[in-house]
Amino acid sequence: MTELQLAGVSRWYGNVVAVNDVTMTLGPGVTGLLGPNGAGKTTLLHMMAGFLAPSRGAVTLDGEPTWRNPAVYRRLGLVSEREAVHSFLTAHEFVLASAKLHKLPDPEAATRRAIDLVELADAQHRRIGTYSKGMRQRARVAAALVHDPQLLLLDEPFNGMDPRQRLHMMDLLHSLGDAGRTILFSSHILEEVEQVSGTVQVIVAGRLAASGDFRTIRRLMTNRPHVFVVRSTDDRALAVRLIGEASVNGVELDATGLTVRAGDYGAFTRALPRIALDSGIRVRHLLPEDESLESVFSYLVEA
Ligand SMILES: Nc1ncnc2c1ncn2[C@@H]1O[C@H](COP(=O)(O)OP(=O)(O)OP(=O)(O)O)[C@@H](O)[C@H]1O
Repeated sequence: MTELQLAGVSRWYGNVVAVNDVTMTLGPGVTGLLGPNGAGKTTLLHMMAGFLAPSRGAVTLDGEPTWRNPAVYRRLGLVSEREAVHSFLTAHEFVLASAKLHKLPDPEAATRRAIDLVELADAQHRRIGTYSKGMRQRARVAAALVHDPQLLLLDEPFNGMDPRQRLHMMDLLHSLGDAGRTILFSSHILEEVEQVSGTVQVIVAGRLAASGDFRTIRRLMTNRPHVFVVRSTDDRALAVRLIGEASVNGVELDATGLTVRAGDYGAFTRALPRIALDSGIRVRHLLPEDESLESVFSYLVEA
């Protein structure tokens, strides 16, 4: 069984601390690495892949350090975020080049196997320049898989894909994970991680903010207090009614309207129309104030 371990891993660039004291263990199956832009996901993946030295701590694959360790490189594959331009090559040529770089005993057979795995056999002799974004990404996954690694790391593999391509890539990651490989993919989109992976590592500002079962973490995220901005035909009267409501934690009244802090999103959004109707008040404006992904993440960090 392949296990990737990070023990107290940090990485800084001058004064910037990109990754701060991260400890985690990854085993077989698909894990999502979730975090807002700039959280340190790419830095973390590059250290995992042995392309970047940790400033402190150690990354090991089954006990072997990944940094500058060719024996370990043979056991892992990385699909980086930047899309290299190989448009003049066919997928077959591109994957074959990767097989030869790995000095595989039968590069042709390995290429065939990898291309079949990502379901690109029909298009393999067409130039990559003629591919859709999703097909190009699959060609890159095939190149990273050609040496049959147990660990596959993917940096934002769904970026720029349309929903159909996304679904296809998700299926591919699932089947690789089900076959016993250890798959880690990064994303800044909550729903993406939810669809692919039951296990998630959340990274915020270089630190591991949460780790484990997606549903538990999701609950933590959605049960946080929600802030709404409300405007109505009679804000003061509405404020009086709202403060008596169990789902409401606080109400602020100012010249522009009401700011309502609700503990339970669903209960509040159901209660508001009922209260307004009962009191003959018309709600003109209702807007959740604080729903950016960053605010969800920062709540997790503070929690
Ligand atoms: N080579 C570098 N030199 C200086 N600072 C860097 C370097 N690489 C990354 N950083 C900084 O480290 C932090 C983490 O960057 P990183 O690219 O790892 O984050 P990320 O989560 O992958 O974000 P994104 O999805 O936007 O690429 C950022 O503040 C970034 O500016």
